[in-house]
Amino acid sequence: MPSRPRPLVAGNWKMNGLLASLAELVAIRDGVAEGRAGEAEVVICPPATLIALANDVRGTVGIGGQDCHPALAGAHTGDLSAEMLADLGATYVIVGHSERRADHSESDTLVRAKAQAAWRAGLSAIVCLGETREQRDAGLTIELVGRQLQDSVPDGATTTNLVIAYEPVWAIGTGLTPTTRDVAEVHAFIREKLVARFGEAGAAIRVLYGGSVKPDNAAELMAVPNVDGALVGGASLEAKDFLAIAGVYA
Ligand SMILES: O=C[C@H](O)COP(=O)(O)O
Repeated sequence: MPSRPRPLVAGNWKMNGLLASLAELVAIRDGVAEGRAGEAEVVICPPATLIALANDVRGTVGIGGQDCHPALAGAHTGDLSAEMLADLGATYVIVGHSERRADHSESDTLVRAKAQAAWRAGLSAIVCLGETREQRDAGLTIELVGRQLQDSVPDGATTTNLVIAYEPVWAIGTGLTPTTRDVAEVHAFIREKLVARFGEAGAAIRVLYGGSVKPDNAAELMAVPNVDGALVGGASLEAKDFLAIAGVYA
């Protein structure tokens, strides 16, 4: 059996962050250098406007994009290719975040193409999955997550090119979280599917939990079996809170 994967704590700044926000990244970098994230790998996904500057000050903190277009280049006004993100120093890119799926009608097929683009550019894809409140209430969570996992993740996943983030849509930015039992159920299901599809790699591909992860609930959530870290939104905007979350692994 492969050893337990190195935990990953990733911050998604979403559409937040001006030049002055780089001070938070510098504080995160310094905290990580002091060992405050322990064994965890730490990544920040700032808005694309800050990636190049973030890369200049990141230290050992990895930098990721929040989305990419499937194509290498071309007439796609406003979009960014995975190669452009890599060119600026990113090593990760989030694809299929529920806000992209909702705001831009992104399908599993498109998310899969974006993950493939990430791999083409040498990036690791953080593929997001998760049910809405209505889907959970209707008992459709496992079915939905299974379909998203099957259809959004390309063949050929490895421990280095793929991270899964389970993010119940209703938990994002709401202060609500599923019970640890519910998190355990979904993560165990994702693990089972990853192993069935990718074999030994599937046992070690990291599966993050995301959705209202805060300093006061991080330890409980990160202790759930098959939870290999967190994808943090709001609480990643302040170094103090983000380091407190990553500090679970110290
Ligand atoms: O990508 C991050 C997630 O959407 C979680 O956001 P949140 O921590 O603000 O709930």
